[in-house]
Amino acid sequence: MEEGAQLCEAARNGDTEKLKALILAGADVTYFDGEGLNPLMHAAKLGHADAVTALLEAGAPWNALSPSNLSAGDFAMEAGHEDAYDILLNAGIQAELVLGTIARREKKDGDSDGDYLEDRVSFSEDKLMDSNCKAVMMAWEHPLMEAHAKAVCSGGGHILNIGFGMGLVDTAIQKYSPASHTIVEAHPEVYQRMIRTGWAQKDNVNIIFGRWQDVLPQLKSYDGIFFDTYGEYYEDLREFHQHLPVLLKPGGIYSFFNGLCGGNAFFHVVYCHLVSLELQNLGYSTQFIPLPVKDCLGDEVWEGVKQKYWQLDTYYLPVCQSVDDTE
Ligand SMILES: C[S@@+](CC[C@H](N)C(=O)[O-])C[C@H]1O[C@@H](n2cnc3c(N)ncnc32)[C@H](O)[C@@H]1O
Repeated sequence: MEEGAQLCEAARNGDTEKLKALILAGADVTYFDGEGLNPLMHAAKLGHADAVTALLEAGAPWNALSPSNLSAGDFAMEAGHEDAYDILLNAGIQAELVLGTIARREKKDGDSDGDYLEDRVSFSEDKLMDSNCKAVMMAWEHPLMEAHAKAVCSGGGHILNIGFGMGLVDTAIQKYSPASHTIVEAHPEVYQRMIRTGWAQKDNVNIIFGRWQDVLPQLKSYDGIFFDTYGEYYEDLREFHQHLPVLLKPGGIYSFFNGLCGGNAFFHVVYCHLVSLELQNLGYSTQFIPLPVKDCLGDEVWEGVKQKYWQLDTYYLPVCQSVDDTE
């Protein structure tokens, strides 16, 4: 039997001594067997926590995927193997923290949404699409946007929304008659549509056209903030969070569209932990409210859309508050 296959077998048997000996002899921990599974997945599937640790310590990637797009963490989660799951979760968080630091060092002047903002978009009743047939915003998110609006408007006062899209969250925010409602939107066509549809005429609405990164000096401080952009990455969201101490008033509520890794259940958990850890370092506590979304997401929803950006049954709506307010 070749070394890779022996590793898989030792992982399945939870034979950590054998695993370590094979690794020491140079066996490849990134090996995939004929079913597309690697040793880490085999160990996770059967809940062999020590074997999971030994493989991770030998450099097995926590985030490798099987042909059905499942990671070792997904296998541990599905089978209810808590110890193996916790070890993989921790490995995922640590790895992403380190990778984030490296990415920030390498990319000091990032402009991740440059292309999208220069391209055409198209509107239909149920979606807003970019020029590559990727969905910028879709109507199925309507109940989620209602819930986000409710959360950020719960204290009344002055509300800020970053990213207008189809105006779902802004329409919901208007129902709470906030003292003021500031909307930042960077796409010229989305902005023109806002103007055409009368948003600039609303008494309490203040529209700021531009990228949030560029219009920060025009922003004040708010009682409720919602963030939902497009064509940006986790690093951009993280960057926005660095401004919360200035943008969010004491007692204020912050929320964001939690589409983080919406195609994989385990990666999503890793990123929910990561974002709440990073918010905690800034002095905010995050509560995730589970909302079932399976019923509003039939296959027909994605017809004509290039990428299913959400494939999970539950949406976790983040509600963030300063730790000082929760004590
Ligand atoms: C997902 S949509 C927002 C959907 C919105 N929450 C709703 O309820 O319809 C994202 C919006 O953010 C805008 N956007 C993208 N990058 C931005 C940036 N850097 N600053 C401000 N707006 C941005 C996009 O043009 C798009 O209209």
